[in-house]
Amino acid sequence: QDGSATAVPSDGVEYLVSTSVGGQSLNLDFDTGSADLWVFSSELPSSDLSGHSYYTSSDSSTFQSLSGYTWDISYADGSGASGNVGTDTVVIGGTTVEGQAVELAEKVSSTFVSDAADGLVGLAFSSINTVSPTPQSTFFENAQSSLDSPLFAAYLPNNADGAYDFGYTDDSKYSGDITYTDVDSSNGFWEYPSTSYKVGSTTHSQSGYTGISDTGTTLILMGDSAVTAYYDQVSGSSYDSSQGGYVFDCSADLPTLSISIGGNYATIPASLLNFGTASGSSCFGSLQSVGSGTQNIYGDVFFNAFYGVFDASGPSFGFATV
Ligand SMILES: N#Cc1c(N)n[nH]c1N1CCCC1
Repeated sequence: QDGSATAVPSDGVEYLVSTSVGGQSLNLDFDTGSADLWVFSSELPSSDLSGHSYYTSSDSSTFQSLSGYTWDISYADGSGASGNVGTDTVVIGGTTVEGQAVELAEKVSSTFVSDAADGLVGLAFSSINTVSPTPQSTFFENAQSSLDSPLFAAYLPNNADGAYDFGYTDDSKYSGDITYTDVDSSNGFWEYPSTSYKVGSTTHSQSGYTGISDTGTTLILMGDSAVTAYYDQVSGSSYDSSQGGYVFDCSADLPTLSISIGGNYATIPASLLNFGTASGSSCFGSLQSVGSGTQNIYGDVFFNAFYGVFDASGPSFGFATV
């Protein structure tokens, strides 16, 4: 059934959603850029559990083990986790899935130990789920048949509580129309052509580029030509390796950045392009380099400005001004 779950901003880097797994409440990071639902579990070393809620399968009357099934995920930022697998009842807002594959962590990388999330809910396509020997469906894929519409939406306003809506779009969370574009899910992502951008009012092409809508990434990550074109318009900006990205004086006058989503521009306001203080009077840019490749990653900063609709019929991705 349809429902909405509150997404709470955490440390400015992610939004966490209180989720029930086998009746146990965990604060999970919803990630449209990956497809594994995994949780901190009692199988981890106890030293990894401090500060975290965790799942204990033996405390759940509805847990069923998937004997011999394992998972092992590595993320682009170098973090990772691995463990074994079972199924249990997962409740998010008003939406319940029985028999959801739940990936229990036996190992997590250090970044997860120090991060506030108690695990992740992957909302990309199950073609990139890491469970062996059989990839498992996501919570959304399993929930689809019980929803009025086969879609979910992300509402992630800057520094304020947001929400994930399942089965419907909530027109109190956006203004104007939702603009949709076809999604190419062949790489497992909510991916679409993104072949141009604007720095302020100046248009640049980035032929052959795509973009993905990725709530598990904090910033806007684009190719080096776009990043250079943007910061060339920010006087005094520079790449600071000690901060790990482009910085500028906090008083700098920033241009807007418009990204093309299947040919329609989404304009990120200048205020959102200053991610905040790096050190002293220098501020960190919300636009940073994706590194190599031609796949841009549009993360939470995008969703600070736009309500994002992930529609499995098509599939398609829609955005509307928050
Ligand atoms: N890197 C990375 C990444 C991404 N592109 N989407 N989600 C990610 N993570 C989720 C938890 C850690 C990293």
